[in-house]
Amino acid sequence: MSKRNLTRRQSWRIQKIQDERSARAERRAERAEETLLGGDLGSEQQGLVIAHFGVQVDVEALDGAERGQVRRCHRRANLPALVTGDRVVWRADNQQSGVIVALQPRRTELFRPDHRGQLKPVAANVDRLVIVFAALPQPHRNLIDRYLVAAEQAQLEPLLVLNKADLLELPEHAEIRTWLDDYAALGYRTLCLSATAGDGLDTLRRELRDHVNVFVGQSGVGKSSLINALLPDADLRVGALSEMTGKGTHTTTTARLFHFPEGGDLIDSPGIREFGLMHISHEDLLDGFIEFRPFLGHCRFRDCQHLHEPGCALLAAVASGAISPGRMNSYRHILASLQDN
Ligand SMILES: Nc1nc2c(ncn2[C@@H]2O[C@H](COP(=O)(O)OP(=O)(O)OP(=O)(O)O)[C@@H](O)[C@H]2O)c(=O)[nH]1
Ligand SMILES: [Zn+2]
Repeated sequence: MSKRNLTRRQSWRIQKIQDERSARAERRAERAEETLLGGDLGSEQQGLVIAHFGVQVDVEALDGAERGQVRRCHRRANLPALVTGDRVVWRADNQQSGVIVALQPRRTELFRPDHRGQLKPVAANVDRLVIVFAALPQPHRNLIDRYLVAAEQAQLEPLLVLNKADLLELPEHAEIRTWLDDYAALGYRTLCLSATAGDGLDTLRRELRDHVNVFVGQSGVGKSSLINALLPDADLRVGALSEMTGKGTHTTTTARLFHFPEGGDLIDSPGIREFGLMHISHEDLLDGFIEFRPFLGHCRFRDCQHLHEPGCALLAAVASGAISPGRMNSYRHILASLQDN
């Protein structure tokens, strides 16, 4: 036999020696890193990633004497890539920066395709998707429903915000308010307000408290107007965004975390605002229409597309009024768009 057969015990010993070697190498690398960073590091502290710039991230101290202050940090090489919203353990150095030594488990992750179409996390621990729409620009139910599907998929609680309430007084826009009622009837949180007139902003502030929020919606619905009204230090926000623009390639994906004065956080970037518009599977699409769920699996044909098949449980539910024709149309519209690409 040319190949040496190792006994289990021998392989175990070899593995153990290798493990010890790599652990020693890791400790050496850490010590070298600490020396490089200017000697002793402070004790371990909890932190929140509020922005990232390639290999560096801005970490806000969540405890200790520096609570609320921000340091630019490097991460240990053995850690995965970090995203805005990540909870981390970090140690300060004596040069106004620090090292991230651990990543806490993420409660949720928001993904976006990178330039090669690979899904990459862009934000962590978001739990609220604020879907903004308005009478103008003309809203599309299938777009709102698409965001709802994305929210279900990412396990974010959606909040439907109908902005520009002032325009609803015009008879041609009156019908839009009934959409909110439809969504409320499905069990979704809804809110009608006006960013410019200020109506309903206090309710919105209360809704955002205790959550990490992301705003999405068609261009022109008033996302920036709302965010500026909620973050009174608008200069700081505009400044932060233009700073990113200066950084070139990461402009569209670098997300920032902001604290609302009344509590709650916002994660925002041009890329984050597009969350929910990426490809979804047929299964996720169906599952994202929450009122469809009781009927799924009850069609005559296992591969039913719920379009015009005989014995379709969803079509029967539309006929009986359990599913609204508007939502069924949305489903069809989104399904067709999935099959087109
Ligand atoms: N009538 C009315 N107009 C509003 C209201 N809120 C915002 N607008 C106007 O709507 C327009 C678009 O608002 P933005 O805040 O830029 O919209 P946006 O969603 O951030 O758009 P993008 O930045 O393109 O994504 C602006 O002219 C606002 O002044 C509102 O409550 N009522
Ligand atoms: Zn069916």
